[in-house]
Amino acid sequence: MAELQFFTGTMDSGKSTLALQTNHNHAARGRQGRIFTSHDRAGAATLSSRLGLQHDAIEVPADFDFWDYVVGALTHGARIDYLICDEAQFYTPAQIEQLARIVDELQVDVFAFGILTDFRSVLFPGSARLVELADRMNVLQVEALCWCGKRATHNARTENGVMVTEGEVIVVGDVDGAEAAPDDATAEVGYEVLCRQHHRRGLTTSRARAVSMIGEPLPFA
Ligand SMILES: Nc1ncnc2c1ncn2[C@@H]1O[C@H](COP(=O)(O)OP(=O)(O)O)[C@@H](O)[C@H]1O
Ligand SMILES: Cc1cn([C@H]2C[C@H](O)[C@@H](COP(=O)(O)O)O2)c(=O)[nH]c1=O
Repeated sequence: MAELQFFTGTMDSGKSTLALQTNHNHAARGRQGRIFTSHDRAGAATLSSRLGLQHDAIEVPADFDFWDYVVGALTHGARIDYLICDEAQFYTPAQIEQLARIVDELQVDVFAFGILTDFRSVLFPGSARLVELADRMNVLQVEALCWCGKRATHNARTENGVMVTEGEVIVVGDVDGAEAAPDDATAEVGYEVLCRQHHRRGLTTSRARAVSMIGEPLPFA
């Protein structure tokens, strides 16, 4: 039976690497797949991992129809056994429903990879639909860590190292860059993974470092 599987974890937890490994393992056994992504850091129509691997992919804009694509390909004689879907948090709920229909009615396996929540700790609509529809949900085994050493569970957006809580939901970026100098007007938006407590408190690496340098004694209880 084909399945819709959702692999999730924070940014930098190895999802794109696993997407490429999954494709490699299935292709090595002669299965025919298609690779999709949306807004990858490496540019359009590319699935890239921080380990240095990348692969051509089909870019998924908001008006892309997975059902039409797969049915069209099968009708023209192509064979499709599985789909790899990276950055699935950016897909629309309707696109996730198309993926579920492809699994159920065409018996094509779908492996979707993406983060659950945005920089405000709100579920991405595409990820929410995946949680609702997936046959299996898998949390990445490699733990990304908060600066305090706890497991990172949240994605913070930073400007000059300071966590922000307002802005566009989609801003492509990386976990590097959160260390820019506080007065660097040219610094770009960055991301940092944090544990829930430090995300709630907006305590990023550079803020924690600044606070500890002030050297104020901790208040008595
Ligand atoms: N230089 C490195 N050496 C070993 N592992 C690395 C290195 N750089 C990145 N990684 C691994 O790659 C992971 C990020 O992989 P990636 O697939 O790009 O993550 P995601 O798609 O979840 O954002 C990191 O968690 C880390 O385990
Ligand atoms: C939290 C958050 C992230 N993004 C972007 C930043 C990256 O380009 C991707 C996540 O990619 P990764 O392979 O999982 O590191 O998503 C965003 O647009 N909005 C957000 O709130």
